[in-house]
Amino acid sequence: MYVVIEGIDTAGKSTQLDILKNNHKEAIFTKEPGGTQLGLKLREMALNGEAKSKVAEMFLFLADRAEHIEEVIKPNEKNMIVSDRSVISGIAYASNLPLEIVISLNLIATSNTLPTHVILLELTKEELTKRLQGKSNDSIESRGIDYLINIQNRMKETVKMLKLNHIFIDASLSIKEISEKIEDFING
Ligand SMILES: Nc1ncnc2c1ncn2[C@@H]1O[C@H](COP(=O)(O)OP(=O)(O)OP(=O)(O)O)[C@@H](O)[C@H]1O
Ligand SMILES: Cc1cn([C@H]2C[C@H](O)[C@@H](COP(=O)(O)O)O2)c(=O)[nH]c1=O
Repeated sequence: MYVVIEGIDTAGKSTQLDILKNNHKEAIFTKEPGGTQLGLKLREMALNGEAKSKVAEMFLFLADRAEHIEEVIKPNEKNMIVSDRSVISGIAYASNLPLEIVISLNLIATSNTLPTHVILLELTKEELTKRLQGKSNDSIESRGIDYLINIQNRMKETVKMLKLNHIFIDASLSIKEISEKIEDFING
């Protein structure tokens, strides 16, 4: 089982991952970007805003993803894997290119290994505004509210285009309500 928690910045992924870690001691927890040794270096390069070209930035994330699939996902396919972000973020955040092209590049990076369970935490514009004000923003978060809402729409579109087994959850529900929905989905 390859479960991924998706959502734009501040959607509540880390909060739910902490609960899952407590409830699923047997699972392997991982993340993109930065789930491997090489990925840690790529994450730093991708998030420090050094890449002036959006295409260069996307290839950093794609390199991270290819390494993560080979080193973490494929060797553990028989285990329960839970990942903070995935190919869905990869496709959605590369918003300067059409979805079809980015999907093709990502299917090369993943060698067609896709999540079996997608949990997408969905924020309203109002809630996103509130949550971003409560933290210091990295180079991607600094692109603003409308940018992130557009990414969230692309995430939903990507999940549907790839026909992935999914649940979209209102991220404004209480932490407990969300975690119960996640458990039901995983166990269902
Ligand atoms: N259901 C919820 N209701 C209200 N606030 C929440 C909820 N879930 C998380 N939060 C709060 O929202 C903020 C962002 O949560 P969290 O760090 O879990 O998000 P994230 O998706 O991991 O963010 P990022 O992608 O930026 O790392 C935190 O202050 C957290 O306490
Ligand atoms: C996988 C992936 C991520 N991003 C963006 C999304 C976030 O702004 C950061 C990752 O930060 P987090 O604290 O680990 O959530 O990177 C992206 O632009 N492209 C991608 O493929």
